[in-house]
Amino acid sequence: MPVARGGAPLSTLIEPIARDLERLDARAHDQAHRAGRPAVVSFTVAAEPVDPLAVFDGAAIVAGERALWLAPDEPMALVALGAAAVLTVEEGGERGQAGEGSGRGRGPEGHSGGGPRVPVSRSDPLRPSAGPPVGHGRGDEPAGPLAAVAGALESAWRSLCAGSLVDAPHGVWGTGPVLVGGFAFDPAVPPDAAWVGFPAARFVLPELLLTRGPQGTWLTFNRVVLPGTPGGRQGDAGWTFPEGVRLTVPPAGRGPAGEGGRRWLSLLALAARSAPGATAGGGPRRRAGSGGDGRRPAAVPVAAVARPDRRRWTEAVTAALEAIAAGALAKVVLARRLHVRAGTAFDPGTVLRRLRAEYPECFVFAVAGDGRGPGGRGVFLGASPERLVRLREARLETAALAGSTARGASAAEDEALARALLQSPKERQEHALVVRMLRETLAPVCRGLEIAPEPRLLRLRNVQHLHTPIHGVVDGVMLPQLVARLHPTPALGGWPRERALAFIRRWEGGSRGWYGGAVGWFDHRGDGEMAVAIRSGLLRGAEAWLFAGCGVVAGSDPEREWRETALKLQPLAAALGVEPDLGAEAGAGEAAHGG
Ligand SMILES: C=C(O[C@H]1C=CC=C(C(=O)O)[C@@H]1O)C(=O)O
Repeated sequence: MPVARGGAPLSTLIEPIARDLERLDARAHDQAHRAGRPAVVSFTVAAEPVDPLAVFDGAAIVAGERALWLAPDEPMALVALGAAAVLTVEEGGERGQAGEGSGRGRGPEGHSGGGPRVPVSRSDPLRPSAGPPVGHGRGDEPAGPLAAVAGALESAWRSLCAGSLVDAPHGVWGTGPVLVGGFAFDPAVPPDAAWVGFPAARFVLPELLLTRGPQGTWLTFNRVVLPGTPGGRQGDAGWTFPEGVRLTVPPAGRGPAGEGGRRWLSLLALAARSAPGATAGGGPRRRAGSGGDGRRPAAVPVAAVARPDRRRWTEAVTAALEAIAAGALAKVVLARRLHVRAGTAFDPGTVLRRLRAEYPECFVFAVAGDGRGPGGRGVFLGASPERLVRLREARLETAALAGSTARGASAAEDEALARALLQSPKERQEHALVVRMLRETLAPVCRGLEIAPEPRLLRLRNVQHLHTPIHGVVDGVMLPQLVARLHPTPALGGWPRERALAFIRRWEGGSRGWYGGAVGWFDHRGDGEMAVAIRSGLLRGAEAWLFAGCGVVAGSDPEREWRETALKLQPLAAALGVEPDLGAEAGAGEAAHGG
């Protein structure tokens, strides 16, 4: 495998890269015209190390289109800058119509944002008495809510990559044509105004992708050429795949190639100077307890509104317990959100630095929306401990993560809490349902499925979870197909899946948007990694929406579950520097704010 430690200084790359981009652009134009369909151009070079977070920060000035991915298990970081192209699946069914009526319009770059819609599955309203009793998984659960969306996306990506010119080192994880983005939790639920710009699926092929990993630092330059579109045309150009997936090519992504390359290389050179020798994976790790930027975040006074409020939460958990007692459900994960308004705009870069410093075991991610919506381009970010799926050269990795307790103030208390978690029948059942679903879902497509016989502990700074790693081998499958199969696991939806989703739609009120969906990346071979987008929130200027949920099973108690969600809201609240009373917000003024 190639290793690019200490690759070329960025300043020396600018001219050769600009020349290569122009040469490849010319070839891609030929190819696109001959084939009558879009062509991807992608080439990768080794570069000197640069701090991914400094680059992510700097990108805000150059272009709003940016994303960050910091993986926990190896020093792997991706920063996606600009958009060579964007693949969008707008919502289908009722969600799409609601979107049109909720203020969606022409964005600043003149695109309608509409596009064809992919139908999504939507179940009947929950009827507790309908269907067989739960508890006997038959492995024939209907397709998950992302099946149509992920299927369409994968098929469009395959067809786009079929016309690609790729010059990337073989075997370097996260280089070459890589899409970065995410999926909504449930495309059947109409999105709230806050989620405008975050459709059912949105993935960006960055103009420039920075990859840092054990094999060094790499820069991948991407272009998409459409047949019959000369470079330099004003406004977005588009292409619609037969599956209903929209490909948008912004002017910057297809303009004179040298210009795009120079723009980003200057930014990287600046970032390299501002943070020399920074570690891979998001910059230097600071002492635990610091803000990650060397300071403890100062608490900002905020107006906080919880939704559902405490009374409605208790009603929802009680209804869930009744459905469980009636045999209609075995488990449902209920979530709540906290809407905070600060005096000044939140800075995503600072928040991410803090999350990385405090939660090194987590996937730290940030994905910008499409630029529409209130308060400018939203950024969805978080620090998730939960891998949905990773696929690398046919090897699949996933994990069951469910069952939670707090960390103790002393080592003895911590151990006592951990023991109680491992021995709690309720927590073990909550966890076992996730393991069972993953086994049943993967067994038909996976060889050599290995599932740890007993859960272990995954300890984060503020919370500890039950965790069961799962491995196997799958052939001929791309990552989106696996997302469609696995999402949502009973760690975010429930069991049986369709009934749990119907319960969530009916009781939660409001849309989860991308919370609990899947965020991450995948390449032209279909390899990549997605995290379950929990411990996350949406930032728009001085407003933020924070989300957290918890599994309800027989034996759950509304009050304890409320406190558990408070624990799960805490990491992002602290990183934002806000200190609402997470356990006690009463929801006053909810109607006035619209939460
Ligand atoms: C739904 C969330 O967490 C899930 C993941 C780990 C443990 C969970 C639990 O113990 O309830 C949840 O299933 C969340 O953090 O919003």
